[in-house]
Amino acid sequence: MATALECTNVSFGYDRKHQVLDDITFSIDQGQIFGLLGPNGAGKSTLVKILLGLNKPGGGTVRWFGEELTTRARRRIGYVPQDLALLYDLSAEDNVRFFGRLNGLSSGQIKARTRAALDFVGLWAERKKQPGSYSGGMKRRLNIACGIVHEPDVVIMDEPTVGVDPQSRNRILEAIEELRDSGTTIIYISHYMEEVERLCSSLGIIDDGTYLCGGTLEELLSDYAPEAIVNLELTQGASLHGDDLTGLQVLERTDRTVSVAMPDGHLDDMGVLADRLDDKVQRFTYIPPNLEQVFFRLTRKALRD
Ligand SMILES: Nc1ncnc2c1ncn2[C@@H]1O[C@H](COP(=O)(O)OP(=O)(O)OP(=O)(O)O)[C@@H](O)[C@H]1O
Repeated sequence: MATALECTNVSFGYDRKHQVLDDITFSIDQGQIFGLLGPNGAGKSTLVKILLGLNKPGGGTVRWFGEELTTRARRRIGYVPQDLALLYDLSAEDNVRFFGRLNGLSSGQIKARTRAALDFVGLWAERKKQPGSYSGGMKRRLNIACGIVHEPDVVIMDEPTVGVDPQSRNRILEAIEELRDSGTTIIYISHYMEEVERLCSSLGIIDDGTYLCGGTLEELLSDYAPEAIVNLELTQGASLHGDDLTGLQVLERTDRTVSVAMPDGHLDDMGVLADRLDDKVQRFTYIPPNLEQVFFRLTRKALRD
């Protein structure tokens, strides 16, 4: 499969003292949805600015479709920012036209492309309204229309479903799948595990400016979350003794908590464990082998905080 993006040994600091990105290397195949995950402050937005050519990396290279980031290459990229980039004095239609012109569409192309983009997000009938009169979900959809009006080969979407109701969220996710089906490559940044699991065929996780790992969801699950975990939170003043944990694979232990592995098919063991430790444990938490657990094991942080 042809490569859309090659990001090689990219580093960056806003000042000399603090390195925000450290030697980031990954690549993305064309036509897939790649999920970029990381806790708050990990460096995702900074990396996106570099991928868009808005920040110059201190070291390393970014190549889109095998080329350096020239103006021509940049016009193959669409960007849907997390903070809505809309002009509230203009109608929805004029917003889309504006971004189309900004991204190099000619006056001959603009009419049809604007119509196509507004149709795509289901806002053509509402095109004469200003975005201030739109619901949160409609604003998000207009933001997407502005980012894709020039029919880019790749679209970077930063949290495109934040703050929208479930129905609008589903419409947005369906639109993203439709874009992917038409051959567009998508870089998808989100803190919503279920969205990433639904959409993304491969993922990269960054924390503290470092690219921790990447791969398909199946690869990450088998490498970093091969089994469920049960977290035991001890009752105040209680302590566990040797026999209490017999037969269990302890993953991590502190004064007040113990994490044990719960391999596939051993869910019944949870009941046995609960009976055995009933007076010593105030809370049992079951964490299935999912992306949330991969993320937690790698970063020690929750995906959404
Ligand atoms: N303009 C800036 N000047 C100085 N430091 C910055 C600037 N923008 C971001 N940073 C710092 O760079 C680090 C990475 O921030 P960045 O916004 O890239 O993270 P993020 O992963 O996008 O976080 P979030 O999920 O909260 O959006 C943080 O420590 C942040 O404080």
